[in-house]
Amino acid sequence: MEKKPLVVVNGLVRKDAIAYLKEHVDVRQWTEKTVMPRETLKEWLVDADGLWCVRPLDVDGNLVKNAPNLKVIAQAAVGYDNVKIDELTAAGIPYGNTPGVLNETVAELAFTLIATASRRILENANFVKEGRWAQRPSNIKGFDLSRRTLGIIGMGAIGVSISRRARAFGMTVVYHNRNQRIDDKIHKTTYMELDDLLATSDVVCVMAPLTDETYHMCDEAFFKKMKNTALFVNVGRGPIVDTDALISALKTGEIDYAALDVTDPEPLPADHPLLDVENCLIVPHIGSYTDRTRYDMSILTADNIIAGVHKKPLKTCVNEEVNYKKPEMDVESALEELKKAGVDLADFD
Ligand SMILES: NC(=O)c1ccc[n+]([C@@H]2O[C@H](COP(=O)([O-])OP(=O)(O)OC[C@H]3O[C@@H](n4cnc5c(N)ncnc54)[C@H](O)[C@@H]3O)[C@@H](O)[C@H]2O)c1
Ligand SMILES: O=C(O)[C@H](O)CO
Repeated sequence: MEKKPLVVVNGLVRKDAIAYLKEHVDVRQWTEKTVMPRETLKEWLVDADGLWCVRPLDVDGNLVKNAPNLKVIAQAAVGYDNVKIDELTAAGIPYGNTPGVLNETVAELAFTLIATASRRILENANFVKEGRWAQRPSNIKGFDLSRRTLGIIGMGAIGVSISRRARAFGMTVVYHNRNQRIDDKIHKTTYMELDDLLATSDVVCVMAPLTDETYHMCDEAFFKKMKNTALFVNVGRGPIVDTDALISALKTGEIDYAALDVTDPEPLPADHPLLDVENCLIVPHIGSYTDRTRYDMSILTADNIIAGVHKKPLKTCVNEEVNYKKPEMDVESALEELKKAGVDLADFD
């Protein structure tokens, strides 16, 4: 029997996706609850054809340098700030992420944070739960979203999905990106320079990737440029924000409130000063965390790996320049394929 390709998985992944993967390849998985030691992973990779990468893991040229058969690396996430793409490209290894399948789910979470924070749902619900309904202080007032401005920093696939929700709530949407988009008319959005966005927005939502350029983009000066009444939301990545600067801005009233899905570090230790800040709502990186979407992300990751180990094109590849190409077809075979697909060539001139 022909030997199946070997795929290493360096941590826990949902069981249905592993079962699906095992229909196509052999799997060697680290199933301990501890993080797999990097040196052990490097030893496992010596024989591997593919790697399903599970965070925390820094993926770089050094990790794969003794992995002569490695043909693909993939991760169930759209963000790839833990991966040195250039070094994988230099090693000729395509890297697959999971764009698209999570857009609506992450946008739902981002907008849930905005709506929850704007009406101080958490604080109000706590008074009721603690039997102190009548003692609720009058200063825990919410604010309307309608007729307010949402500023999105990082207006990509998820940003656009957030903007649709905001417009349905009657908000005006402005955004800042590396470049102005060409579809502003369709999305009814307006491009702004960063400083103008910060001065204009009642809600600022970060949805950018973590890069050298965005690391600590939200620093002391950034928060000073925001309105004192503004809400700050981060669903992008924790280190885009200088956490000390955020804590200070919240405590001094430079900004009114923050709602975070991502933090720096993750997870936050129990004694982290951010947890003592009253006007800050934090959830534990659950942006894409619904059963259906995590399933879709895992199956897309498995499909990328199955394709890669067979040197077939990954469906979603970050470094397309080293993605596998579809084999070129001669005219005869192409006509045969069309016939099989039921295309009647007589319909064409
Ligand atoms: N919290 C979560 O669970 C969660 C889920 C999905 C994605 N994310 C994060 O969100 C990011 C965006 O995801 P996406 O699918 O929308 O990606 P995307 O590539 O479609 O969009 C990213 C956008 O950010 C813009 N951008 C890049 N650098 C910028 C900069 N310096 N200033 C302003 N804009 C900049 C890009 O131009 C692009 O339009 C991911 O990289 C990931 O880090 C988080
Ligand atoms: O980047 C992503 O897809 C999310 O943060 C999930 O990890």
